Amino acid sequence: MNIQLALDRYTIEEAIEIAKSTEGFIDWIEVGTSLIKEYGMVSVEKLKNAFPNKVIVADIKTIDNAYYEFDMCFRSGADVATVMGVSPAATINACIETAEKAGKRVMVDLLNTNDSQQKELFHYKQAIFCAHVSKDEQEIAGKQNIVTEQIYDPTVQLAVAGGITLDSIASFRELQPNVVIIGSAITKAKDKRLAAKQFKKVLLQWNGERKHENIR
Ligand SMILES: O=C([C@H](O)CO)[C@H](O)[C@H](O)COP(=O)(O)O
Repeated sequence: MNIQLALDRYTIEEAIEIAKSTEGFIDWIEVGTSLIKEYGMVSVEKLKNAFPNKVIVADIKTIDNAYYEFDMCFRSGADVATVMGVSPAATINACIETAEKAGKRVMVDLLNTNDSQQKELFHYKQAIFCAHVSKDEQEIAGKQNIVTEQIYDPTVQLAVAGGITLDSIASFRELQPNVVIIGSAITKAKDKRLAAKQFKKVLLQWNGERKHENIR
């Protein structure tokens, strides 16, 4: 299980600084949507240059123009790029194709997808699926990340995201996702290094509890 540190609403320099202070306890680094929108691909390039050995996720949240956007992310050093699951099938296919050509990976954001859309999407076994509760749903509607039955498909590579804290992470214990995406609970913590260390401790304990290996 990997910790993906989500870096949002910072300057590139601040983002690098935060990632450096938590480096020993995080596995993947997400160049957040806000960084990409504010600074463009330079944010992806700079994060990859600063952390060449980490998996860099460009959270571009593509919904159209997939060949162009995914190619741009991968050329800038991203190892994984994100596409919205609500996109047309043509867009998802273009993302998968572009990633395969580049030897990179796709994360499909399941935000606002229904059960039947998820069922269709889960045919893409090479993709990672992110069960995501958005900032607005958290802040405006008070929604929390809830694990649905369907998400328990053991053949699916899974990530979880959206307001995950040291208190709420326990709800994912049984699910054992491949990637746990954490933003504010680390980036806004007084002691970011300690917060990252505490999350890592939980995931290491879960790894020890695994009874059998699956593709996750
Ligand atoms: O994807 C994200 C969100 O849509 C903002 O762009 C965040 O990376 C994700 O939600 C993790 O951040 P926290 O919710 O602060 O943990």
